[in-house]
Amino acid sequence: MNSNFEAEQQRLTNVMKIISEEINRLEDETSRRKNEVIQIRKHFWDEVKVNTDTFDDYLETIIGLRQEVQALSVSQGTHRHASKRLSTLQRMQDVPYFGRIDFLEEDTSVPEQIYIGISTLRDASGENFLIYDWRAPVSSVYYDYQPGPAKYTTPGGIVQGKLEKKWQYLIRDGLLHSMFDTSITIGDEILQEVLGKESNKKMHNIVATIQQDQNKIIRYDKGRLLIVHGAAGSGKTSAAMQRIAYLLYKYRGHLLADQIILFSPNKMFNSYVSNVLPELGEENMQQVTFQEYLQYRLKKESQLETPFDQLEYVLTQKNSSFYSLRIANIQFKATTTFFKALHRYQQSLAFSGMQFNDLLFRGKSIITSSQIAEQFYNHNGSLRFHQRLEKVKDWLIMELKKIEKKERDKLWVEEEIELLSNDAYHRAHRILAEKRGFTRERLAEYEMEPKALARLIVHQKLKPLRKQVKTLRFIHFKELYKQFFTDSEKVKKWIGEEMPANWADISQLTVNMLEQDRLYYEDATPYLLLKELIQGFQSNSTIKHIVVDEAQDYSPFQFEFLKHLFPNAKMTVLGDFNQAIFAHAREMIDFTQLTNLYGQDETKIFNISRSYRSTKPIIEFTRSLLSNGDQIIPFDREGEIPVLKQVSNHNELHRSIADKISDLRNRNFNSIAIICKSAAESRHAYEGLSMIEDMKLLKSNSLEYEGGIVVIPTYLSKGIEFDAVIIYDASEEVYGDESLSRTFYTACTRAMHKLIVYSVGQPCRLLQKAREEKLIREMD
Ligand SMILES: Nc1ncnc2c1ncn2[C@@H]1O[C@H](COP(=O)(O)OP(=O)(O)OP(=O)(O)O)[C@@H](O)[C@H]1O
Repeated sequence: MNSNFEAEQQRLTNVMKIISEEINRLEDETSRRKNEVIQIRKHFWDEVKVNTDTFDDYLETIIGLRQEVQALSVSQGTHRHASKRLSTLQRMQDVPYFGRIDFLEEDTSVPEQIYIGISTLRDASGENFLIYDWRAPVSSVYYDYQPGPAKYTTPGGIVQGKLEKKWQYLIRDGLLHSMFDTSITIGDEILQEVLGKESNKKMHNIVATIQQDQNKIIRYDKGRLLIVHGAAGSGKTSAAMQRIAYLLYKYRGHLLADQIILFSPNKMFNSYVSNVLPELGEENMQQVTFQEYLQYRLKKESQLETPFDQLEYVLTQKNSSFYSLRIANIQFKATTTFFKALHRYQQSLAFSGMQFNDLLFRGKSIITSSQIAEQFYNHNGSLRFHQRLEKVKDWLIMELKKIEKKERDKLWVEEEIELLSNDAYHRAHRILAEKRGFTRERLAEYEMEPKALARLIVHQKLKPLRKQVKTLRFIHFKELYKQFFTDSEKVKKWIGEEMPANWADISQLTVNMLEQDRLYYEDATPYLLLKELIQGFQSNSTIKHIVVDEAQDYSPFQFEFLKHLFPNAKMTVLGDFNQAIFAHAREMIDFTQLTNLYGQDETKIFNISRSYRSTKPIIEFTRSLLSNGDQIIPFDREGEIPVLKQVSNHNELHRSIADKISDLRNRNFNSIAIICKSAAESRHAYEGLSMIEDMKLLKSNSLEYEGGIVVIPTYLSKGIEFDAVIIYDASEEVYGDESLSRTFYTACTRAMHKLIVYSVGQPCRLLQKAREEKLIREMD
C-alpha cells in the first residue's frame, strides 16, 4: 500500500470521525427540538391568556398568541433544518466524498485540495472546508477540466487558475477501496464500475461521475428555455434531476422544491426517479403526467381518451377504414397553427357566436340561452370580453334573485314543505333559528314561520344554479368547440393558409366525437385551451421551473399551452426524436420549432450523443436501427452481442422465451423485461407465457416497477431500464411498417446488459443492416 493511499485513508478516517460527532450532536439537537415542539403545542393555550374584555386586553391576547406562534415556528424550523442535515450526514457516512481537485488559483503559490461530496462539511472551527458540495462553484472544475488551465464562475466573477491534479475515490461504507489519479489512468474506472452494476428499481444520483457535457446542462442558467436533445441512455433524465438539485442549491431561499414541476411520461416513472433528490439531501419536486393534469381539469367534461389509448389505436388499428384520417386529425391538432386559430376564434366571439346553456329550474328553462346572448352582445358592447362575461354573471345572479322571490308563493313550495322528512324539517328549523340569533341551547324556543321556511326551501333549490352561474357553467363550451368545426366559412380566416386538405373530414370526425360526449386525446388540450381563453386563463404563477421529460411526446400545441399555464416559469425540456412514438411527431427530427416558444435569445439547445445505459455491443446494434445512428457514441463498456432468435410459431416462441428467462435468472439478472409493441400484444404474451413464475403484466395505471420479470408495452417502458430485455416479436409482420422504427428503437434501448430479439417468422427489415454488419448474432 503506498503512502499516498495511507494518507488518504487517514484523512478519510478523520473526516468520518467528524461526521459521526456531528451526527451525535444533531441527534441530540433534533430530539431536544422535537420535545420542545411537543411541549409548546401541549401548553400553547396555558401560555396565552385569552381576554377580550377591553381593547387593551384584546391587544395583549393577540400579542401573546403571536409570541407563542413565533416560538412554535422557530422550534419547528430549527427541528426541520437539523433533521435534514442529519439525514444528509447519515448518507455521507457511506460515501463522504468521491473526488478531489488540486487547484492553484492565479497569483497564489500553494494549490488548494478540494474534496467533493454530496454536501459541504467544515472542520470544528467552521473556517476550513473538509468537503465541498458538488454544486459549489469551485466543484465545477472537477467535472469540466482535465489537468491544465481551468476556471470557474462565482457570483463575484471568474476565478482563473490551474488544475494540477484530479482524483477519483471509490469509498464504500466509509472505507477507501481505491483511488485514481485521472491524469494518469486512461478511461473512467469508476464510471465503468457504476454502469456495470445491475439495474435498480429506482434511479440513483450520478454526482460522482457527471460528465462534462452533462455538467453544462446541469449548471446552465440563462434564458427561459433549455432544450436537451440526446440519445437514448445519454443521461437526460439524470442530468435533469441533478439540475433540479443544483437550482435548489443555487437559489436556496428563493426557489422551493414545490415551485418546480416535473412532467413525467407515466406514473411508473414518477416512482422510478423519486429517490434521486432525497439522496442528495433535497426534497422532491412536484411530479405529474400531462394526462393527469388534463384529467384533473376536464374531469367533469366528456369522456377523455388517454394518450395510451390513442397510441394503442395508432399501433394496432392500421387497417381501420379511417386510420389515415385519424392520423391527420392528430397531426393537425398538434400544431401551433391550430393553437393560433383557436385564439383568433376566441377573439371573434367578442362580436358573435357565443354559445350559452339555458338555465333550467325544475325541468323548465327559466333563463334562455338567447336571453343570455342578448345580454352579452347587446348591453355590454363597449366592454372587453371578460368584463362582459362578469357583467352577464352579475345580471344572472340578479335574475335568479328575482326568480327566487316569485317562486316562494308557488304551489310546489307548499307541497315540498308538506313532504319534508323529519330530518330535513329539523335541519331547516336549526338553520332558521340560528339565523334569528337563537343559541344552541335555546334552539327549541324558536317557532318556525312558514314564510321563512318557504324562503329557505326556494333558496336552497336554487343553489346549484347560482353555482353554475358563478363557475361560468352557463357557457356552452362543448358547443363552442364544435362551432369551430362547423363554421366552414369563418374557419378559413381563423386557420389561414395552413388549412389541412381534408378539413371537412377532420371536422366531421371531431363533431361525431363531441356528439357522443367523447374527446380524443388530441382534442383534450385544444378544448381546454379554448375553455381557458373564454373564461380567463387560470395560470399558475407560483411555479418557477418546469421540467418536461420525454418531450418528443408533447405536441408544439401542448408546449404553447404549458407556456401560458406557467407564465413565470423557466423550462427545461429533454427528449429524443428517435424515440418519438406518438403519431403527431412522426416527421419531426429535432426541437428547432420549440425555439419559437420564447425566441432565440431566450433559448439554448444542447445535444448530447454519448450513451451510457447499454453495453457497447448493444449500442452498436441499436444505433444501426436509425438512419442518423452514427452520431451516437457508445460508452466503452464490454458485453455480449445482442441475439436474434427466429421461431416458426407462438408456441415455440413461448417455450423458447421461458427457457431463456430461466437461464437469465440462473445468471442473476434481476430485472428482465419482455417488451411488446402494444398493450394488446402484451396481454397476448402474458397469457402465452403463463408458465413463467412471478411474472407481472405492467399496464398504464401501474404505479411502480418493483424489479423482477415483467411484460410491458414499449410506451410504458419509456425512461426506464432493465438488466435484460427480450423483444417479444420483431417479425416483419409486427414491425414491418417504417413508422414503427422509433417504437422498436425505444424498446431495444431499454437494455443495459443483455438484449435478445425474437421473431415469429421473417425478422423485420429494420434489422437488416444489423444482420448484415453482424451487430446481432443469429441463434439457431
Ligand atoms: N454520468 C453518469 N454517471 C453514471 N451513470 C450515468 C451517467 N449518465 C447516465 N448514467 C446512467 O445511464 C442510464 C441512462 O440514463 P438516463 O435514464 O438519465 O438517460 P436518458 O437520456 O434519460 O435515457 P432515455 O432517453 O433512454 O430515457 C442510467 O442508468 C444512468 O444512471
